[in-house]
Amino acid sequence: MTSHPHVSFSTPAGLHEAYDDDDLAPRKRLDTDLDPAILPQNDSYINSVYAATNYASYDRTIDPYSGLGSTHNEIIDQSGLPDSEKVIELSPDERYVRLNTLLGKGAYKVVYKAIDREEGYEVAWNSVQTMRTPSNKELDHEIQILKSVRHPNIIAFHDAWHNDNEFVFVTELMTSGTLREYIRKLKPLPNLKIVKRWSRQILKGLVYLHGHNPPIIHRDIKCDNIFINGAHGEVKIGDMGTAEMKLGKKYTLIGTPEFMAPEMYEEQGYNEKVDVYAFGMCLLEMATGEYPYAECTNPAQIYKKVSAGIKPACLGNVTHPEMLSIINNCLGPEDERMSAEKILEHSLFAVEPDVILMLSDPNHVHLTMQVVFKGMDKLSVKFDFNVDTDTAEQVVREMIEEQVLPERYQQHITKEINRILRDTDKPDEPVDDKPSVWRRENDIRSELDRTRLELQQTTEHVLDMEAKVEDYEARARNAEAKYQEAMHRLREKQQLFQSLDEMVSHPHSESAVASSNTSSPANTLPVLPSSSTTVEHRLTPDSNGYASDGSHPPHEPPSNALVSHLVDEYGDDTDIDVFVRDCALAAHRSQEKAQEWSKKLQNQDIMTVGDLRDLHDEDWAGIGLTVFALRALKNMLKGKRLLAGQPLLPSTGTAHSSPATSAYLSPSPPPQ
Ligand SMILES: Nc1ncnc2c1ncn2[C@@H]1O[C@H](COP(=O)(O)OP(=O)(O)OP(=O)(O)O)[C@@H](O)[C@H]1O
Repeated sequence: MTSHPHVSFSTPAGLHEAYDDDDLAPRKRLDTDLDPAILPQNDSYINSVYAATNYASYDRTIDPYSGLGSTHNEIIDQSGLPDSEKVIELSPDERYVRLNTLLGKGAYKVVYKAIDREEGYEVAWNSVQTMRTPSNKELDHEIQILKSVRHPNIIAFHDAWHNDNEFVFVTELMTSGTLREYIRKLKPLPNLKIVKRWSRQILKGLVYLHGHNPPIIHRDIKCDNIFINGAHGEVKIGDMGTAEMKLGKKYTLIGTPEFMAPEMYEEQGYNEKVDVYAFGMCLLEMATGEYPYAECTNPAQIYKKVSAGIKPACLGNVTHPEMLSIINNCLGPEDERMSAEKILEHSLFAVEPDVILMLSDPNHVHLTMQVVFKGMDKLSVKFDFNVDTDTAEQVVREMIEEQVLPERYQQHITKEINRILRDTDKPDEPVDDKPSVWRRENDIRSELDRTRLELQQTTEHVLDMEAKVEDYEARARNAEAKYQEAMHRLREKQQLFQSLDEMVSHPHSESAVASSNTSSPANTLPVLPSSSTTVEHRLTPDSNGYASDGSHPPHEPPSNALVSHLVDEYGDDTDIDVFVRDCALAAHRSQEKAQEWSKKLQNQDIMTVGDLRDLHDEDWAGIGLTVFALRALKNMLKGKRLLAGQPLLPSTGTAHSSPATSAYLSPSPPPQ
């Protein structure tokens, strides 16, 4: 039961008040307990409360394990069962049955014991009254988050559903209540070792949550929301309902005033460090047994202190210097606050090793012991101990000298060995029955369970990664095949251009003829009738740009007009624009294309024909022009210029005059 108010803008205030009395009233008392003054004056709301009341009190009698009677509401005799074992409610899919055992109630939820009939274990049935039915989208989002969270130090989420005005979710059942209740049980205070062990587990849970991308912020860490399984000393973070993926900064004010970092009040946005602040308050409560800001009587007073940077009064009761420094850091400014991971690495939380007795002869003289380092460094050191000749101090000193043990544990391990010696000294008591050894075995077993779970999670992760890698490999192979194919096609095209070039330059050479007969685009080209080292003007284009013999009807591309024309060389100082424009014209490319080529050349500081001539072979590739454009430019430069039936347009060159406009005979060039 939480006696301190819970600020939540998403929870109906009336319901807080309703649950804030100490009587653990079942839901059916809602209608009578609620103060009408704090209820919304709305008939439909009041009706829905009544509906919920009736629903809850409706006696759907079901056998907890068999579910008999569940589908047709037939009343079966439960008189043999104790009241607490009676079944009150069934989940929509009939997997979970709620028993008549109230585990507790908080500011906005009531928690009952339930049974998972599929797995056969007990679970916690959390019932939250809502003013409105959450949309499926909202619910799916929250459920998605909760289901994705799996860690030994976080209460497992199993299932969720909603009825009218009620949201139910089923979680792992914790047997020993909250950390807050437990602290009070360990009067006067839990010792340092226990505080460290609890803290380590809370921090591990936080490191896990904050390690998500984006981080999951719990937003309501406090000792009331941390639960204990007393038998194994296991600690788990619960009440994940308020956690939310951090997408940038959050602006929702939600939490418990005493545990809320100043930036949460400011509404300027906050990040996962608010959980570290709240952890600092938990540490303070564990170390002092006092609720932080107990000196304040209302949230407004707390807010005033927090925003003025005034720390809780009980901080003055923390005597352990390292503990004090960590708490101060947690409660300090956000940018100086350590991450949960950093705090976990702090020497205060370094795991103290356990010493266990493994073997003993019947006389308890020859003992075999083992130092077990839990947590991060899973080391263990096994050693023999002769009760008649050895002492704990001397054996530990030797192990430190031999660097088998770190020196900082000298005192602790010596103490532990002496404890075992004292225990074994007691005759007639079988070693196995000793509570301390039993406790350690349990510790190890639960550590083993945790490690198994971690291993399973890691294995799943590795399998997942392997599947992804295989997928990437397949994609890479596919891309490689496509690349090879493209290269092959490119090479074919280059060869084709080469042979066409050759055919144009040496029209009667065998290779040119051969290639012209084998390459499909070239097959359409007539073989030049005579060879000439100088280029001959075979056909003169008419005013329409077509050969004067009329062999090319106007709809045929002029490139097929076999007209050659020798033109003057371009001077080195010819403007590159002029040269390129001519070149494009000769290659039947538009002036826009010419400008594009020109721009690319000028980007490489090629401003004149001379600059172009100075280029080395390897520089050409870096210009960023297509193979076709490069070839056109190179051929033009080498003087392989032929008129191609294109109308002779006057050169527009001004600064540097262009030679008579020339054309490059293009073999059906690919589209640019
Ligand atoms: N998983 C669980 N196993 C056992 N008991 C539980 C579990 N969850 C909650 N409880 C019990 O129910 C009580 C109410 O739960 P809880 O404090 O989470 O409610 P709440 O409405 O979220 O309150 P608050 O927001 O003030 O923390 C707890 O104090 C605890 O005794």
